[in-house]
Amino acid sequence: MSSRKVFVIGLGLIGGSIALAIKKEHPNTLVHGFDIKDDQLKMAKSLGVIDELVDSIQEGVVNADLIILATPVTKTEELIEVLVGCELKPSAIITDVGSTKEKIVKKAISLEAKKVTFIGGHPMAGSHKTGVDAAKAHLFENAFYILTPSANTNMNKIIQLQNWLKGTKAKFIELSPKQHDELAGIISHFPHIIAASLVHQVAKIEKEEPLLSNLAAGGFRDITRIASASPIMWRDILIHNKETLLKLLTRWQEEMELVKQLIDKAEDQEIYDYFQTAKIFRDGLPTKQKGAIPSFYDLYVDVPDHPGVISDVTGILAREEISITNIRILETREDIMGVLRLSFRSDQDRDRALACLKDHLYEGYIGS
Ligand SMILES: NC(=O)c1ccc[n+]([C@@H]2O[C@H](COP(=O)([O-])OP(=O)(O)OC[C@H]3O[C@@H](n4cnc5c(N)ncnc54)[C@H](O)[C@@H]3O)[C@@H](O)[C@H]2O)c1
Ligand SMILES: O=C(O)C(=O)C[C@]1(C(=O)O)C=C[C@@H](O)C=C1
Repeated sequence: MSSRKVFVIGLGLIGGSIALAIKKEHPNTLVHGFDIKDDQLKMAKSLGVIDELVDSIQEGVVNADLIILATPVTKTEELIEVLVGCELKPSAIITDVGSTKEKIVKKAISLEAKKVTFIGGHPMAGSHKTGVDAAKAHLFENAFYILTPSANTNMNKIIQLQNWLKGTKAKFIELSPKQHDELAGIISHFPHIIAASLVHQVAKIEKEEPLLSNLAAGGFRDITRIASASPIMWRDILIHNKETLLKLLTRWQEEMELVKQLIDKAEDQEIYDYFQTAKIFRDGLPTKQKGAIPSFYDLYVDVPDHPGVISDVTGILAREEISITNIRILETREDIMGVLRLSFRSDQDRDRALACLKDHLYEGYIGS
């Protein structure tokens, strides 16, 4: 029996991660890839993310059972038009990974005449990083993976697509494209605008206060991490989800007006309540699943302020073969205990790290 073939268009963070997850779950499948950036394409091949690189979309689609569009969303629309002009296997499934769905699904109606199946998709996890070198097979583990089939989509095709994507270990849910764009607008797209706007505010004020960015500590860095994401990707998302985002901006302006009044009145109970209500909601978000708010499985460890302490902690964990995905020093003032924030891939790794650091007399605690 000949191997089945998957064709991935756009070999960046998401296309690369999906390709790796498919290769893991379906090792006999041949994964072909195409990217307009030659360096990404070649890197994808040398990292083993794809089996074969092709020079064109027309070449890649030949005999493909599954075609995955993993490009910025306005490019995905254009590529659907290109696919309309290609010879496709009639049983082929085409899907995308774009952060918006309405415009893409609408454009994909043009594929109907070709008797292929298009099912819109959006894995709800990612990173501010771009490029195939950041791709990971486990990027979507426990994340929600939204599919937006239409009422006419054959159920078997939805099951087949979920089976292709099984290696992502994501949880599939179905939404309409409209509902998807409204919800993703609230918990993903709009926060990216706020993060970028906070950075702009600091950048503008810094012109008069050059010390400012040196003072930018944990809080500012945490809330603006996502401002380091791809401007191409976010430009496209804002263009696609314009109506939702304009409505959210109006609501946000009303919210800021409320905050302005709270501060102006200096009513201590009301200000306390504002933060307390937000804290309760934020602390109650599910932490054991990945989603629009990723869980990092963080462990905080008190460490004395002396040289060699970080290598001691990392050495203990290395000997136990516990991998750290991130490490950050949160306090480094002279004469006081510092705090290390260690991030792990899973809660099991974090709990093992806590136990073995305790054996070495380090005090650790799990953040809320
Ligand atoms: N980054 C995230 O957190 C995240 C999460 C879920 C979904 N998405 C969606 O996934 C898609 C890809 O994002 P990413 O984070 O992988 O970005 P990325 O920049 O890492 O990768 C995109 C790739 O597409 C390629 N590309 C652009 N135009 C192309 C074209 N016409 N033909 C072939 N290749 C082309 C680029 O060269 C690049 O390598 C976007 O639609 C984004 O909205 C992103
Ligand atoms: O973790 C991040 O850096 C992300 O921004 C990932 C994130 C999000 O949560 O908003 C970004 C866009 C996607 O469409 C899905 C996930």
